[in-house]
Amino acid sequence: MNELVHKPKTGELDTSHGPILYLEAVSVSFDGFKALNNLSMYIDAGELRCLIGPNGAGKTTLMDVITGKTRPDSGSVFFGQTIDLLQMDEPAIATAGICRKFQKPSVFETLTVFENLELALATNKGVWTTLFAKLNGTQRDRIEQVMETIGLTEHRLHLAGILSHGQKQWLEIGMLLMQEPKVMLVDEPVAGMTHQEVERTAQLLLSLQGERSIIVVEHDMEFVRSIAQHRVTVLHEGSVLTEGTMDEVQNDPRVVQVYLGD
Ligand SMILES: Nc1ncnc2c1ncn2[C@@H]1O[C@H](COP(=O)(O)OP(=O)(O)OP(=O)(O)O)[C@@H](O)[C@H]1O
Repeated sequence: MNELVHKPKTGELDTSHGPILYLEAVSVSFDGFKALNNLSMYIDAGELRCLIGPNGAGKTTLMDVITGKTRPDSGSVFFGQTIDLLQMDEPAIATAGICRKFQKPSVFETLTVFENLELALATNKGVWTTLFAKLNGTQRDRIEQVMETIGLTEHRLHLAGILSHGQKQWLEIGMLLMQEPKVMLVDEPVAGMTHQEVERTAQLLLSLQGERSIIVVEHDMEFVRSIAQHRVTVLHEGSVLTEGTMDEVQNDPRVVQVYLGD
């Protein structure tokens, strides 16, 4: 897209024009190497977007820019119409409602499923204070609802350490959901999962779209096909190579070329 459509002004999260994330002309260099090169991309409110691209295409750097871990050299990054993410640090961006799930699960293995979700309640109290504090009805309902969503209700009293790899990943997604994010960035969620777990993860992510936006970075094309109902973005050499439905991008000769050249 050549014409930049975003007209920023300061204020609350405003998605009235459709997008919840605006990345415009973003460039990031590492020692002169452009990891992101004049990249523009828009994510709609409620959209589930898959981000694919060969190794080194810039997918991780893009996630790092959105979450405030990496500062671009140039460009703009807005959350809704008005919130300038480049003026915010990582904790402020997380508090504003953009959260990230890294590839490896990082649950508390010696705590139960329920306790892990309890800890993830937005709180700045310490671990023990949180666990011993009495939950109110709303918080309890929220935990129950999230356990149901991630399919771990019957494992509520099991220690996270004994869960399967897939269940740990779902629990961590549940921990993010406890914070009621507006945007979730999910990095290679199905790596190392069984076929059944991959299918369950697809259903889970599909069930989460709408209420929130989700960006999934994934190399497993079968999985991407199973969740890509709208647009897939293909990154290559730090820029958007193309966007479209899974069929459109898979039949694009430029996409075939960059993957074959990988
Ligand atoms: N901190 C850094 N210092 C130097 N170069 C970096 C740094 N981070 C990333 N790069 C380089 O920037 C390019 C883009 O990397 P990035 O990790 O964003 O790609 P990716 O699409 O996530 O790749 P993969 O699919 O392999 O994870 C790569 O060439 C990488 O080597």
